Amino acid sequence: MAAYRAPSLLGAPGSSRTGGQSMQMRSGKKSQPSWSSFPMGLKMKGTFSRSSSYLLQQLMHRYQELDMDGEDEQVEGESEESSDSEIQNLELEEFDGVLKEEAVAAAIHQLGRSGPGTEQVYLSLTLSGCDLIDVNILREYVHLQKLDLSVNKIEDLSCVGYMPYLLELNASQNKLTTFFNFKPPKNLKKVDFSYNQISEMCDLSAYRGLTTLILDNNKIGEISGLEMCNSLTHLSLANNDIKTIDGLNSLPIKILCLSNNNIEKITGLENLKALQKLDVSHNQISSLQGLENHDLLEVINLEDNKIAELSEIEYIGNLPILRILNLLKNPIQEKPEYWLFVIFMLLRLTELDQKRIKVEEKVTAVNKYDPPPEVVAAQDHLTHVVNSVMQPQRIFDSTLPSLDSPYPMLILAGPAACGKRELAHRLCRQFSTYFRYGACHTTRQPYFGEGDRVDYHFISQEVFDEMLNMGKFILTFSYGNHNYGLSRDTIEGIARDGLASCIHMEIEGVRSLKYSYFEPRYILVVPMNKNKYEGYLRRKGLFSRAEIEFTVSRVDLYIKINKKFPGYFDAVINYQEDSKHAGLNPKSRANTADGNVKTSHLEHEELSRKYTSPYMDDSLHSTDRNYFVKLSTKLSDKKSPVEKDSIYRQRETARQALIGKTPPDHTLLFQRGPVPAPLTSSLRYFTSLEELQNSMELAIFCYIKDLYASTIHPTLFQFYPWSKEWPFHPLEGNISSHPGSVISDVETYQVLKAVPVQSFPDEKESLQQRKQLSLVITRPGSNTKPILPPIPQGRK
Ligand SMILES: Nc1ncnc2c1ncn2[C@@H]1O[C@H](COP(=O)(O)OP(=O)(O)OP(=O)(O)O)[C@@H](O)[C@H]1O
Repeated sequence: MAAYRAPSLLGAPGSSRTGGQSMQMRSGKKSQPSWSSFPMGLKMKGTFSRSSSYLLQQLMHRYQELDMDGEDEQVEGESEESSDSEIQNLELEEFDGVLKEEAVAAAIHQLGRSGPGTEQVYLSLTLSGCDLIDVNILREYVHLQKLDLSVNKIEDLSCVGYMPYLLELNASQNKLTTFFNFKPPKNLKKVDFSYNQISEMCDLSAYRGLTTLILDNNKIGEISGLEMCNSLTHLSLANNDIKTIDGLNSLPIKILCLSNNNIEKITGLENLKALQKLDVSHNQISSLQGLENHDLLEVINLEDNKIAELSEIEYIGNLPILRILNLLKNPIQEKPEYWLFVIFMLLRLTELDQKRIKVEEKVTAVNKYDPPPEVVAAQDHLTHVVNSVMQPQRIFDSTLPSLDSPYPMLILAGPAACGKRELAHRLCRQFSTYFRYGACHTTRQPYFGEGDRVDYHFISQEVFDEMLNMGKFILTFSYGNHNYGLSRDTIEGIARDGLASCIHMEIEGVRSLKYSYFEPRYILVVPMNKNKYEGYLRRKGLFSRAEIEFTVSRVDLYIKINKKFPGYFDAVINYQEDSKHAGLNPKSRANTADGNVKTSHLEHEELSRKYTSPYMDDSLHSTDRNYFVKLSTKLSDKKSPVEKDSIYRQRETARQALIGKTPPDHTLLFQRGPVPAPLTSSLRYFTSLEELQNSMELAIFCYIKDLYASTIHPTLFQFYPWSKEWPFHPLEGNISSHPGSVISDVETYQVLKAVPVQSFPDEKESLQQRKQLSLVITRPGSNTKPILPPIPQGRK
């Protein structure tokens, strides 16, 4: 058998072999390769090492190629025989670890050009797992670009200094004690020296092109020598003996692996602005401080460290593109809230502790830690429904037409101390036969001048909690460390007397109430001039600076809601102007569809000229001394001619609406059923309390008509101040069901048309008249059999 002659100097200088030459050589071969000529270290008997078998495979492959091309066909039996004997020879042969040319020839691959204008040569050499000790022969293979000498016993790599074109070097799993002890190949980019015995990092300033440096599983105690590696993007020093992260300066490192070291603190990363993936698993790290400014971080592996506190997550809470976090085997995992808390803090995460985060988990986390207002309201509502259902069942009668009819309620919503409480009191006094003030429960202490049960039911926290657990509340709300609650009994008590509750509350209460079966009418009371409002809050001296800021900031919240959800409130009162402004024509303030009140500059000036008293100076707060005295005085104030004029116009408008001539804005206030999205004209802004009160007359009428539809008709015209002079008697059972109109049948309309315009008595007279009328008709619905209100709590 002829000996196999390996092609000489493949890839060696001056002897580069082209593809064409290769083919020629192959086709020219006639002899079989001799196994004995391979200088491989296949010393193990019976079995091959992983590395040896790899090389053997390559050689077998080459052998088969030559075999196929050979002219002399071998007899099958003969071939097997010879192979057996060759393997026996191999097993017996001792390998000295010196790399021979033939082996290089067998392992070299990837034909190409090492540089522009050069001949085609083999560029890659893979001699992994060959028990090589001496690879000096590689000095001649100057064109190599990729060299894999992993899993050998090499101690000296000086041959690499002769490979100026080398780009990638894998010298992992060898016996190197130093690295880069060769003349630097100027293009060297990727180097793997892992699994060696290197204890020190040397100066790599000559390797400026280095992009990847893997030094895992060595004995390195300190990171150094990398200062000039301005292209280094991937550094791995896992399984070393590093205690502090140092020497990385402002390198462009994107991937940094320092796992399995003895690092206690994350330091020295401040300037690694390009960092994307960080692996510091299996260390002694107890804090995430030091990671906060790495805006490009996507992956952090912190497995098996000593992170114990949930608060540590805050350090990485603002990393904008963090997607994968591993905190397995950290004490923090034992915290009961761990999972949801971390998800909430890092909402952009897709994977935590090697588990994919589900959308549902993110929703749960948000609902737990920062629930949207709607969720808070829904949860509040749910709590009260559940608590109420859990109570012993009671059976109730009804005063209302059907069980589905909710109690009548008027809600004044707005920011704290905006005057809505005063307004509620005033309305209840002025329309005492229709409204009663619904006092909420609160755990806050009464302010000076506040009366228990007058403004609130002032109760202790314990009582509040008990009421809550007993399902006594319809809604609860926390504001400034105090709890507020609207109790079912309050509403029922008022309804039992045939009255509608008038309640003031913040938007949170409104949201919660909207989940309930109640269908109140909501009036937004909002001070449009925030400066004046802020000044007023300051002058009160009751609130801290932070409280004032918070309270004023909520004005915007209310305005935003009103704009964003048309129809959310049935009417809006800019309670900014004091009640004297009622004299102005309300039409001078344009009601815009976007919820803004437009007031011209000139008009503003006129206002300030006419009414010098500043905002709120006339407005009362319950904490004021003589609150009730002042309130009564205000209510009985003499009206100026301008005010009277305005009142007249208001009533005239109302009258027109009543007979169907103009769109009945006010009727929307208490219209039953789903509230239609308001048209520009239907959602109106009241510029003063006075204006509202005038509108209220009609509104109340509609409200009561609506609630007591079956019984109101006979009393309808008695109720209205001007109605007693109307020369007709309404037809029984002929009430319009049209939501916007009060009377719409042609017959009634024609009769009304004939009525001369009523000249209205002044306010006092009007009040007097109403009082008398209310005596006549007692209360709306009072001609029905008085029975108890429906109480859905545990209803059967
Ligand atoms: N049950 C409730 N649900 C929601 N909000 C409520 C409830 N009870 C009271 N509030 C609101 O909580 C806020 C704080 O009430 P508090 O009485 O302490 O402040 P205030 O300065 O007196 O406000 P105001 O004069 O508007 O009543 C007020 O805006 C009030 O309307």
